[in-house]
Formats: sequence, structure tokens, C-alpha cells
Amino acid sequence: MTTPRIAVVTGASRGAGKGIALALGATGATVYVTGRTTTTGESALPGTVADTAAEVTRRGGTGVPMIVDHADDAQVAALFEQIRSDHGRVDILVNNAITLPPALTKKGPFWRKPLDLTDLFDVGMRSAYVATYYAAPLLTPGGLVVNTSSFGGTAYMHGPAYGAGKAAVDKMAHDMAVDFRPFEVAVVSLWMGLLKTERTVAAFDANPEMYSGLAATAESVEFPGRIIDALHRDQGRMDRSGRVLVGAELAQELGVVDVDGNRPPSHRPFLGDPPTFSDAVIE
Ligand SMILES: NC(=O)c1ccc[n+]([C@@H]2O[C@H](COP(=O)([O-])OP(=O)(O)OC[C@H]3O[C@@H](n4cnc5c(N)ncnc54)[C@H](O)[C@@H]3O)[C@@H](O)[C@H]2O)c1
Repeated sequence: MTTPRIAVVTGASRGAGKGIALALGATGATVYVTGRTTTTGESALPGTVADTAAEVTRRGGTGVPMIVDHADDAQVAALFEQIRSDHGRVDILVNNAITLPPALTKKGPFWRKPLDLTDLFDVGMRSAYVATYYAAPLLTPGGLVVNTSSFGGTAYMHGPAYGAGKAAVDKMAHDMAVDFRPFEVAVVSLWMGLLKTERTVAAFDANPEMYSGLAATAESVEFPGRIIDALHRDQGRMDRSGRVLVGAELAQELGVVDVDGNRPPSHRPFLGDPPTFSDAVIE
């Protein structure tokens, strides 16, 4: 019997993080699922870390719910201390937690939107640095760190706060990869396509005609988790370390398909190469 992999997925009560946790759980991994509380406290958005962890376990892994506010460094330190005590190592860290205020996806110039859009610099940018900082002593050779990111790192997508946050985690992966290379730990930034998160699906459902084109190319929230699983197992993992990887393109290279058996297209052709502009905004 092989030892289960130890994974940490931050911000996994819903959205991309939840899907990634479930996909890793389905491979038998032990997945530490982090989020703030048992309720989001933000709106009617669903999901708790307990729900996600229970579903990870139902799928064949071991889900461990951890209440962690990624704005609080002491709570992040305590998370990794707990994992050190439980297992002594981390195999996969997915930096995904992000604060996305409701005004993020409204159209208009940044100065007409609330300043709280910059909250994602704390949870969404700095939080990736902090989690990796505390995970570093536990990451063993063969380990993998993934920052969840998007074409917003280069293209105009939701404006300069989102763009700067994504560009930052992309560069962070590049520079952390340099420091981790002697330790055979890979670090990448994963550009996911439009995902069928709870938030996105609600927008699709509210306006099916407007979003039918986008909906047809959207990825399930589990697709990035399947890609991360395959990347972690791939012998060429270190060759990709430090890079920004387009999920759909990496899936093609690694033979990964989405939950429906299809492979969503790369969004690169929609945005140009290099991507320069996107107006693919969910309002
Ligand atoms: N949704 C998409 O279509 C899409 C596409 C490409 C990339 N992404 C990226 O995926 C990541 C996740 O986006 P999402 O759409 O799933 O967002 P989301 O808002 O649905 O989920 C964010 C998660 O982070 C958690 N979180 C927020 N603040 C936290 C805090 N202080 N401490 C702990 N957890 C906290 C939330 O509870 C939630 O679980 C982001 O980096 C986003 O840029 C999303």
C-alpha cells in the first residue's frame, strides 16, 4: 500500500479550491482544506470547509477541515505546525484563497469601484507567500506548490487590482522556484480558464443567452485539481518549475480530461499571444 499524499488547499470552502480539493481527494490524498469559518459571512455564497472535507473523504481521500483566516499569519503558522505534528511533510500546496469583493466584476474604471478590491493583495497575493513560507520546511523532494492564477496576470481582466494580484503570484512562483530548486520542489502558477464555480454558474443561469458562448468553454472546478494531480506525478515536473502554465494546454500535454471526458480549450487564442485584453467579465 502506498502512503497517501499530503495536500493543502487554501480557500477550499467553495469555488476553485473546493474543486481542487475534491479532485485530489479522489486520488486518495489526505487533503487539508482551509477557510475561515463554517459560513462564508460574505453573502449567500454556499460552502464550508467541513462540507468540502466530508466530500473529499466520500470520494476516497481523507478530508481534514481547518479553520484558517489567511489574513492572519499566526493561524497559517498553526496550520502547518498541525500538519508537521500529524504527518511531518507536505507533498502538494495549492495557494488559492482569495478575497474577491462583490464589486470586482463590475465594469468601469478602478477609481469608481471601492478600494476594498485591494483586499486581494492581502488574501490572494501576500497569503500565497505566507503559506509557502510556513510550508517550506515540510516540502520534501518531489513536492509541488501551485498558485492558482489566470490570464488576468497579463490581460486586462477585472482591472488593475486583480491584474496586479495575479501578476504577483505568477512572479512569486518564478522566484520561489529558484530558491526551491536545490530542494527538488517545483513551484508553478496555473492559469485556469473560466471555471464553473457557484458564482459563475449563478451568473450563467441568470442570463443564459448572454453567457452561452462562455459557458460552453468553461472548465469544471475539478479540472485544475486533475491537472495538479497529473503534474505532481509527472517526471518532468521540475522542468516546468518557475513557469506560468495554461491549465488547458498542460492538460493536453499530460493527457488530462475534465469530468465530462472532454478537454476544455485554452483561452489563449481568445486573448492573443501574448494575451493583451479580455472583456470576458461576469457581472
Ligand atoms: N472563478 C474563475 O473562473 C477563475 C478563473 C481563473 C482563475 N481563478 C482563480 O481561482 C482562485 C479562486 O477563485 P474562485 O473564483 O474560486 O473564488 P471564490 O471567491 O469562489 O473562492 C475563494 C475561496 O477563498 C476563501 N477565502 C476568502 N478569504 C479568505 C480568508 N481570509 N481566509 C481563508 N480563506 C478565504 C473563500 O472562503 C473561498 O473558499 C482565485 O485566485 C482566482 O483568481 C478563478
